[in-house]
Amino acid sequence: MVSSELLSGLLVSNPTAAMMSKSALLKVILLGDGGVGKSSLMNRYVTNKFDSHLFHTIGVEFLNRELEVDGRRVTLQIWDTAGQERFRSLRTPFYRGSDCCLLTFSLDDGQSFQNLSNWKKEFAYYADVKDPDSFPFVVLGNKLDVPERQVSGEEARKWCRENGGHPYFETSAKDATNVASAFEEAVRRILSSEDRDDHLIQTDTVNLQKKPRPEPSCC
Ligand SMILES: Nc1nc2c(ncn2[C@@H]2O[C@H](COP(=O)(O)OP(=O)(O)OP(=O)(O)O)[C@@H](O)[C@H]2O)c(=O)[nH]1
Ligand SMILES: [Mg+2]
Repeated sequence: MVSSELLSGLLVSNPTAAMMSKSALLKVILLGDGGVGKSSLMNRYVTNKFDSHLFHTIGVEFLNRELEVDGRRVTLQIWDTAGQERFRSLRTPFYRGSDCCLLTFSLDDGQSFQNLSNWKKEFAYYADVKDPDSFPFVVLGNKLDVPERQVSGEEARKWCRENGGHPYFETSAKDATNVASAFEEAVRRILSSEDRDDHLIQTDTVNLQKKPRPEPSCC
């Protein structure tokens, strides 16, 4: 009798017998003013942790998370950028190749909301996006848990409507409100846009249930 370990070893060493599955690698980038909570949103989504004394980001960082949306398994590569103006030249080279841009502001900071248009322009310029209004942007109003609100939901939705019909989420990285929904919507937006095949990569997943086709026996 063949042990399952041996069978697994045989299948792995014989990739033609194993069925390789495909997973989409999607690059999502978080942009917005310094302090609005971009790093906190990424950390909440990927590690389910929140730090109330997080340092400003310098340059860019990224984390991956696998998820399934509407039956499609994808690997989300989340790029977190430094929002402070002095780090502009460190972040902009990383915009190219993004599949979705999460424009983030803080609900308790009206200026960060006013700056959304600048972030959108900066992204479109450095990512070389020809038609920004048809690119998948998602807008996040973060720090929903803070009572001193400076931006109303109505105002934010109006901006989204008038600037390309972007989806809008009010989130709290602190108490995890709507964070997963926002990232899932980003994936939906990307998958519904056309021409996704260029983002398919081979993963190492091997389906051990599928039996290898028997070699034709020689007489
Ligand atoms: N109350 C509350 N505080 C938050 C929330 N998200 C982030 N913060 C806090 O706001 C501060 C700034 O958060 P960061 O995640 O570092 O902000 P950032 O957008 O990454 O800032 P830069 O890296 O400078 O661009 C930190 O002290 C966080 O703990 C939230 O949803 N609610
Ligand atoms: Mg940060």
